[in-house]
Amino acid sequence: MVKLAVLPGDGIGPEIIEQALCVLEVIKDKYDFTYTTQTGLLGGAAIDATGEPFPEETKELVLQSDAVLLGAVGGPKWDQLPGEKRPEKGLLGIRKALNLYANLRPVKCWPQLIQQSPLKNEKLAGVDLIVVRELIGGAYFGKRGQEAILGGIKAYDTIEYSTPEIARIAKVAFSLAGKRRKIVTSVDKANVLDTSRLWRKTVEEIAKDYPEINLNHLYVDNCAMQLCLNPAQFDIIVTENMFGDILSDQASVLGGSLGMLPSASIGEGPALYEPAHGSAPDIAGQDKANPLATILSVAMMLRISFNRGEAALAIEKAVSNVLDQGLRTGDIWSPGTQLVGTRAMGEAVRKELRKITNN
Ligand SMILES: NC(=O)C1=CN([C@@H]2O[C@H](COP(=O)(O)OP(=O)(O)OC[C@H]3O[C@@H](n4cnc5c(N)ncnc54)[C@H](O)[C@@H]3O)[C@@H](O)[C@H]2O)C=CC1
Ligand SMILES: CC(C)CC(=O)C(=O)O
Ligand SMILES: [Mg+2]
Repeated sequence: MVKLAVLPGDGIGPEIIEQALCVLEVIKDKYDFTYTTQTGLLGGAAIDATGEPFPEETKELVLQSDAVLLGAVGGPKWDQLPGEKRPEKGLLGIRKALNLYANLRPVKCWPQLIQQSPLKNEKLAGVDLIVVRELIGGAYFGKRGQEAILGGIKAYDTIEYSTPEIARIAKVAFSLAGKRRKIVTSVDKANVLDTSRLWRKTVEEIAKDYPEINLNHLYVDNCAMQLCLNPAQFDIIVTENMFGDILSDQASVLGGSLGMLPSASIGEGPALYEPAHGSAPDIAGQDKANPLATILSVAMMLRISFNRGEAALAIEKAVSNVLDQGLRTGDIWSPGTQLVGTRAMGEAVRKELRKITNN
């Protein structure tokens, strides 16, 4: 019996998680996926209940689980709290506690959504890439602080990376590329940053063990531009934490919307699955959020953590069928398609899934 830890979090988190869990219910019998869920607190919801963004109880829950399904954390209600107490600290805390060093964000072009893309370009059709983002190092985890100086305040964040940290994420990227188009683009800012120079040197060292992979390097600013200009060139993009955070939101647009981008965060223990987006406070509680990124994250969970590739494919097919029918949440809506809410979108996916799985 698989133990799933479920952390709905804040904002749209509970709404999208509800839909994702209902999808899981539909596939469990057909694919012999028996599981229990236990819900925990993270982020703002945890701060409100316990004073801590990542309470000890949640830590125990996730450490004892087989996988974690997470909604999103954060929101304006907690924006005035000091850095150490903010909801995002809970997210960083869980990533560190589970040693989730590899964040996989697969962006593929949904042909049904090309029409509404801001990039109306036939090149979008070839987009199928994965951002492999280092998740527990760099600026988000480095030494930071504020000091009074003459005339004001000085704040600083530091970026550190070690060769073992770079090597392990590079290995993830190369081995994934080996199963795909065999291209790795390593993204850094090695013309300026020491950490990036070490990144590039280490990635090149690791590349020697993967002679079949075609490695190239891009500076992050150029990569951002190339993602708009010629996105189909990319297969695997491997990069550090903050660059990967930014580039993956940007790349999500190639797939139709941030609301379509799932993610898996992997270490040696239980993996964590969450949409790439945040808690979207602007649409929270209004039945407007796109639940598909979270539903697709469940598909990633079934494939990666539980070897249920067929179940994952069935979910992906159900999502595709629903898009074929023209159903759209606001973020992917375009004239001629039908606007639906979070719940209706989830229900439509389940209906398709029942057809696909004959139950
Ligand atoms: N993994 C996480 O829990 C993350 C949390 N955050 C937190 O979320 C809060 C809001 O941050 P933002 O910068 O606004 O990023 P966001 O990703 O929450 O929202 C950015 C924009 O995308 C839209 N959007 C996001 N997800 C959507 C969905 N599923 N369906 C339809 N539209 C969607 C939002 O309405 C908003 O206009 C902040 O507190 C931030 O710290 C941000 C990113 C990741
Ligand atoms: C707290 C942030 C690092 C979350 C985020 O934006 C992300 O992981 O994409
Ligand atoms: Mg982000």
